[in-house]
Amino acid sequence: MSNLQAASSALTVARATDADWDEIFATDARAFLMTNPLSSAEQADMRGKVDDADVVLVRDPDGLAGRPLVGVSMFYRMAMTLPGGAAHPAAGLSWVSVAATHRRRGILRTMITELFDQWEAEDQVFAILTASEATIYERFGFGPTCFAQDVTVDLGAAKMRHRADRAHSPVNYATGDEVARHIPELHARWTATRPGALARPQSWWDPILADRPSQRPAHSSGMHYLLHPDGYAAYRINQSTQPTRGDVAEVVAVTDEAHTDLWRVLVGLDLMPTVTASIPVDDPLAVSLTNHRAVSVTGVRDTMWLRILDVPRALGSRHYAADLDAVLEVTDEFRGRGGIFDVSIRDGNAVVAPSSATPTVRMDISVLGSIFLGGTPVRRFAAAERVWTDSVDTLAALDRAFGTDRAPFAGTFF
Ligand SMILES: CC(=O)SCCNC(=O)CCNC(=O)[C@H](O)C(C)(C)COP(=O)(O)OP(=O)(O)OC[C@H]1O[C@@H](n2cnc3c(N)ncnc32)[C@H](O)[C@@H]1OP(=O)(O)O
Repeated sequence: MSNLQAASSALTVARATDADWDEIFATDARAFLMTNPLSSAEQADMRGKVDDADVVLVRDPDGLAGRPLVGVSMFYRMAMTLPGGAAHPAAGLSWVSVAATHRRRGILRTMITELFDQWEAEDQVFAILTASEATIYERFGFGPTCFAQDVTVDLGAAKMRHRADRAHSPVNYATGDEVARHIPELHARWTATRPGALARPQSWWDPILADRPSQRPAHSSGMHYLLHPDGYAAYRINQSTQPTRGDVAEVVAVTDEAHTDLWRVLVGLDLMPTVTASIPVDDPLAVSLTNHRAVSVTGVRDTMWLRILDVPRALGSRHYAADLDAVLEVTDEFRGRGGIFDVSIRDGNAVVAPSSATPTVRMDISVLGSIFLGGTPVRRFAAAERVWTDSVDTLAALDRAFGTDRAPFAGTFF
């Protein structure tokens, strides 16, 4: 246990124990505006995904009765696909909350500092999160790295282009047994195809497959699964609107054929005018249809933020699209983990070493997080004056090297 420096009273910081969890659930339920407490099954689901030693708690010894819990943060030990297809460990920061009575006193900053100390001691290379608000995490070096587009598909207008060779698609509704047997394995195959994709261990699948009514959106059915040899789709019927709507939870397609075949079934759903979905920004759905206007994009959201914890190891871990020679200066106000690095990329692989040369490229570590998976072109940050290069040729080379064939997509909220 250590004293919390930044706050006015003698708050304490500690790691969770068994005895803390009732209060953790109550504190988080309040902070995240839940209307009902988590059931014991949902509490077990959550605890099955995190180690107590990875949960940071802040208590106020000056509470009227006892030492109330006023801050909670935790991280999951996750794996994220990098450009090139390899999965890499990442610390997934989550369930960050500070009691409304104790906000803006530095408790979040203290908890994050404590977790960064741990991650750096463990030699972690990446931290990731899904952000409740866009203005909180850049100061800690995180940048938005994965995006999703929310779409509404007008089923009256949507028709897949005819494929005479695939008149009978190999898609079926999956039984409960088939879901448990095939869906996790298909998802694992899919993660290798997308930068940013997050792996789901069994402890993540158990609650998903349990599909507890208390975890469903209001007025929504249980999950229907469509199974293809190379993918699956999951959707619910949503009766919170009239007329009834279909909500596609995910379309996980390992091949282009699976994407087409699964969407052919989804756009053929009868007795409702629309389905909604949240899909990659480069998803081919619109151009798969005879009428591309049947797909309306209703929003684009950041779905995952990335913080590089170790610049040379991070740069050395992904595959690149083009050669590059640059002297990269990275600034990191929060942790001082930046510096100047010689970056030489040949045949997709980077060799990175500390350098004393004059930089040819300069950016903040949060921008490096944003461009790292290829989701936002380097050029866009240069145009916003958030990447500096010594020449247009350096910028063009950087842009080519960091680009990816497929837009990153996390696929899992945490
Ligand atoms: C990964 C996740 O879990 S995302 C979920 C985040 N949690 C929530 O949204 C739940 C509701 N909100 C809260 O619990 C709190 O308001 C928190 C966790 C967002 C902030 O906690 P606090 O202890 O008040 O933050 P703290 O005082 O440490 O502020 C740290 C910095 O972030 C800034 N900050 C804090 N909250 C916000 C905000 N909502 N918007 C913009 N900036 C913010 C502060 O100004 C401060 O800046 P500075 O240190 O550069 O001067």
